Amino acid sequence: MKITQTKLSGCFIVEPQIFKDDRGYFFESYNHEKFKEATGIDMVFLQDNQAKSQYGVIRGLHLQRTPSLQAKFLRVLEGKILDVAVDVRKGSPTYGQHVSIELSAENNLQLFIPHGFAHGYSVLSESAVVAYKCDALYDKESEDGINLFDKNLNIDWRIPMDQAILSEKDLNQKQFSDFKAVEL
Ligand SMILES: Cc1cn([C@H]2C[C@H](O)[C@@H](COP(=O)(O)OP(=O)(O)O[C@H]3O[C@@H](C)C(=O)[C@@H](O)[C@H]3O)O2)c(=O)[nH]c1=O
Repeated sequence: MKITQTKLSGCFIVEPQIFKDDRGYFFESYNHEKFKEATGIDMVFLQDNQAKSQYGVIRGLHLQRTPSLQAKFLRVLEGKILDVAVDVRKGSPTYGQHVSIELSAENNLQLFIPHGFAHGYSVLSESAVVAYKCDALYDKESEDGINLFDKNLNIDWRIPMDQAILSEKDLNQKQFSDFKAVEL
């Protein structure tokens, strides 16, 4: 398992070690001790999610606030996505900046997103199945979001506007200028 710090502190790219043989392959998609050793984070995940989407779907930008701050650990089981994490931690020197990375069933890369980040992804393949672990349970009352196309965030989702598919909720997310930074 190779763990690389992104330009945003606490946000890591994880590349599992893949063992290939005549039968196919094997890899550890998560190992608590190795993750802790490499990052210093003693993560306890409480919920696993899975979502399938067709090409052009963009989900986000989502987060949960206190008392249900949510770290996420993502991977793609089928297809390819562009995964995006935006730093919205109050007082962070990289506030408003984002990282975006292609995660796919081919590259098997994973993204760890810590507390205080807004998260979203676009589907670049015909369809994609995304799986992720969370360290807090779903809490509708703590949910917040930011408009995916906010000019100040300047995220390139790599989907033509006329092919983007968003939920009703995400079509109505607030602008970044109206968003309150997250206190950890
Ligand atoms: C996120 C979530 C949703 N739901 C329900 C609520 C709703 O009826 C249905 C679909 O919810 P949403 O439209 O919010 O699903 P979606 O837009 O896929 O939401 C997800 O987006 C990505 C980008 C994230 O980062 C996740 O944390 C999550 O917010 O599933 C749960 O029961 N548990 C959950 O943990």
